[in-house]
Amino acid sequence: MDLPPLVIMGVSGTGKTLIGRRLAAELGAAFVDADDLHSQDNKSKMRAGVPLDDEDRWPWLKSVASELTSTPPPIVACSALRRSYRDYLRAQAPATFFVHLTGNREIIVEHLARRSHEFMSPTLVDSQLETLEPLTVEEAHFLAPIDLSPAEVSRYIIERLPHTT
Ligand SMILES: Nc1ncnc2c1ncn2[C@@H]1O[C@H](COP(=O)(O)OP(=O)(O)OP(=O)(O)O)[C@@H](O)[C@H]1O
Ligand SMILES: O=C(O)[C@H](O)[C@@H](O)[C@H](O)[C@H](O)CO
Repeated sequence: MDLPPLVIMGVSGTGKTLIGRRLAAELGAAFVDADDLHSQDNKSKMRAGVPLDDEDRWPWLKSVASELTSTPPPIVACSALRRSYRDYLRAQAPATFFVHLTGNREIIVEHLARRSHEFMSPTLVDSQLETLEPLTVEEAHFLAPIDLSPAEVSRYIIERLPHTT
């Protein structure tokens, strides 16, 4: 099936990496983790529990956009928290479709407590939730619940993905 460029988005701990990687394997698409595109300065900041600001995020979003324009279109795990960030990604890769992994704070905190991460501090969850701007009808998207097993989340998404063939 031919897919548009996909952004698996949401706050830290929602499962972007796990679910994005799984979807890519199931759909035969390339997977890009935006975590791998951060500068060392950004990583150090997050490791110290300091939220990134717009200035930190713009160069990173530029790298994310460049990945999104690859052929064939990849599946990209990226927080994409603010509308302005998503508008920029869509301006660069206009067919971009967003899947927003959504769940309550409790589940997210539980996920974060169970994992270890190269640089993301679990203390950043509240700043992530405050920064998040919900998707609007102008953005091609759907929400996917995370209170399911990883296999069920992937299935939920695959059943709803837009495709061109
Ligand atoms: N549906 C799920 N059920 C159970 N565990 C999950 C689920 N989704 C993710 N997890 C687990 O929660 C933790 C966080 O997932 P993951 O690293 O994929 O999140 P993320 O959104 O990429 O986070 P970050 O943005 O901080 O990198 C991992 O340990 C992952 O295995
Ligand atoms: O936008 C941001 O604040 C950051 O980029 C984070 O969201 C990280 O990329 C990621 O979620 C942690 O691994």
